[in-house]
Amino acid sequence: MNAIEMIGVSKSYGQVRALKDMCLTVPTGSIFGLMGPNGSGKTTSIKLMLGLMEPTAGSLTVLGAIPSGDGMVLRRRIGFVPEDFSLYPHMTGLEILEFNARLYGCSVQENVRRLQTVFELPLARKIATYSKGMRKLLGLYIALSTEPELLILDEPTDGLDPVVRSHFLGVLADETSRRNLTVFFSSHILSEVEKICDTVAFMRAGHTVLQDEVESIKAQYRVYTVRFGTGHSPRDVKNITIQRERALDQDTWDVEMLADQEQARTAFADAGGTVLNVQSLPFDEIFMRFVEV
Ligand SMILES: Nc1ncnc2c1ncn2[C@@H]1O[C@H](COP(=O)(O)OP(=O)(O)OP(=O)(O)O)[C@@H](O)[C@H]1O
Repeated sequence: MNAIEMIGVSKSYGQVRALKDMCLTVPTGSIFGLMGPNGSGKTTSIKLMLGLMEPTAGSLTVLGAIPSGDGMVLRRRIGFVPEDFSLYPHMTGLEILEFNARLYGCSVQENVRRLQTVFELPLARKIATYSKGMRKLLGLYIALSTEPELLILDEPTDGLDPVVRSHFLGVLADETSRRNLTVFFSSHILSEVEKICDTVAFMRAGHTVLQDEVESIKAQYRVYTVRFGTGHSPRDVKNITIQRERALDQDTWDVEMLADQEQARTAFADAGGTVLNVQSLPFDEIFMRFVEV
């Protein structure tokens, strides 16, 4: 069973169509990154997954249940770290832990030990004095302390400096590997997605334009420099989608595609082309190719 499945999901806010025929499959046990530019529909997707809103059309299941119908039961199985986490500013870190322990029946002592050693949080201080990074870490810890099956994070490292971001991601990766957990997070920070996710989806204008394993995308996306015979051009390439093409001179093109290299070479040969050079691209540039208009 997949942890999350969206099939043809649409969501409108009045006249604004935030999601349009969105499809997504999050495998159980994966660390999944949903990436897209501002306004592409990441937060809307998360709100639907949490059952905070209903889709206008399409089918959505989370941990095998329908969020808008089974919301209460489902939310106990999900840990959620919102984009903006500012909880009870006048309580100290320790008071929050005691509160959380009573709510979920977990051990305060174990919480204190882990938060001080692993998360490095000053528990005697009021939350109001915590930095953004500290509050995010506390949010992560609280979400994890309910022992969820699925952890959802909305742009978890937005606004954190690179050192704090790296600490946060390290803690997230360690905590994930200690548990049998699916992690789903939205981000527009490419480097972190590349670092910790095994699977990603790229979103543009309310729908997924690509979903695959990070390593597979990096291994398959290539820029081919191809010389075409007289009367031939990239237009003659069949069965493989060309992501971008650029004429270098009258008969030579740079052609970019996500494909098995052998299949690509065969497709070029069948189209009257000879591959002169093959180049890879950094992950952030590949992302741009899919989301830029
Ligand atoms: N409550 C709302 N009312 C009207 N339009 C909305 C509402 N919430 C979101 N939208 C619109 O829906 C679209 C998707 O927004 P959403 O917040 O899901 O995108 P996002 O990818 O999370 O963006 P960001 O990266 O900026 O957080 C945008 O065009 C946004 O303006």
